Amino acid sequence: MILLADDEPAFQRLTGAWLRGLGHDVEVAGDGNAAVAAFKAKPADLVLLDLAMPPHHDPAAGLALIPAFAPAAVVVMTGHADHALALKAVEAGAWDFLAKPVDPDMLRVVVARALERARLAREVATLRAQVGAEEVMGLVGTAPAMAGLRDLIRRVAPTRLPALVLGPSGTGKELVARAIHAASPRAARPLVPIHCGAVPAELLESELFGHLKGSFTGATADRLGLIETAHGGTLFLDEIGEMPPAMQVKLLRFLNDGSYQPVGARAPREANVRIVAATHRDLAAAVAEGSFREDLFYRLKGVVLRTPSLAERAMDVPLLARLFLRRASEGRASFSPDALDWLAGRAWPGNVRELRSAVECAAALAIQGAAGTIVVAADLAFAVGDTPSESVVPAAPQSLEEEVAGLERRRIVEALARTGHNHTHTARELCLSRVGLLKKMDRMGLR
Ligand SMILES: Nc1ncnc2c1ncn2[C@@H]1O[C@H](COP(=O)(O)OP(=O)(O)OP(=O)(O)O)[C@@H](O)[C@H]1O
Repeated sequence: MILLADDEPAFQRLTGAWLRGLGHDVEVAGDGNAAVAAFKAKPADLVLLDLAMPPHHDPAAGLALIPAFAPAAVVVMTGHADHALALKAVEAGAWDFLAKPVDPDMLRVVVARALERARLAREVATLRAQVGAEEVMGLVGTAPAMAGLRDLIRRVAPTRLPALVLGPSGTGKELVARAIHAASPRAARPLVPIHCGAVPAELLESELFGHLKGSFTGATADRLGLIETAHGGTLFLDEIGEMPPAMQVKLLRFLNDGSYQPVGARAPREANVRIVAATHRDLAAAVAEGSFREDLFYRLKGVVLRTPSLAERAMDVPLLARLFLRRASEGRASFSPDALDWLAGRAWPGNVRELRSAVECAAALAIQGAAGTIVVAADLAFAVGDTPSESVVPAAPQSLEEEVAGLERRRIVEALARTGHNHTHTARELCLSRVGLLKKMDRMGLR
């Protein structure tokens, strides 16, 4: 929209008609105050501003109005002899100037340039907002629950308090731990993660605290524990709810006085480590049933951060899906509208992790057409196992060659999924040589 601010009725009429004739939407104001009020009520992309208007008829007052029209482009209109004034206007932030009487062709060109600049400025602002909203601290999401989570991370990061991250599986608990570490004064030191459920109970102590040579069969050399590796940094205890009771006691001691004893060592050692723990389990219930120590629970929950399930922040599904697709396809694929509807209309019990896998799998399955790769709802449905592959229908008519390529790709992706990405087994299942399979995968960008 263009705001034409000029007090001469004839000029308003003629210029307004000329601009409307060019297809622009034009609003007219006859003095400075009315122009500012009209702009506030309905911001224009471009303001054509006469500098000597009522009530002051003073070009200096006209110049003072320019900032009131930000972020629109302002083109001032001055008399022929007012070259110095035009320059002052540009210094004050005007985009360009036109001498009166205005030449219609000149007006057309200046208006087109100014509107293009306004369009670009809007695009930059949208992109900036998207980048800001998309990925703050590695955590994508604009839902209020995510904003609250980021705020808490910012506040807790500079402290030494232990943090306990609670939330369903696949909701980004590890990302939160990483964000706390990255925003803390310890960021230059290591963040050391350990999955307490994945390490056999008898090895966990040596893994965390280290051991001395000869302290048990197989201890052929001294070994540093993860606590020592994390010295000055952060130790991330993932799935803390799985920690065996004997280890819980030792961890509590470390949390209480910062000391620990490597397996086989006679004297305790000390390390300066911040603990961030996470679990999807209900730790309070585990305490109540006696499988988790109450004193350790209270020690760990210096600050509790909760990661919301995807159902609690459904508005973030399209944002996350687009991001995962962009990453998976290096920006080469996009969703069809039915795909986005399908994503938004489905429950995601596995949360962000499930959404990410579905998008990545669908991106690999989607058929490359002449217009690029479009992921359609059927690709996603197949990726999550909702439909058999036969019912995956292409979005657009395809050539025989495209259809064959799509089928070949789909068979390979399916077999890879079935064999857990074991190339030898996949090749055997598809009656290909291993090298042949790898070549095809390379060609299809599946590796
Ligand atoms: N807010 C988010 N923004 C971007 N990616 C996310 C977000 N939340 C989760 N993810 C992605 O989802 C996957 C699972 O995240 P993560 O491992 O942090 O979850 P978790 O809650 O620790 O899961 P689990 O309880 O199973 O260990 C990862 O690939 C992660 O990058």
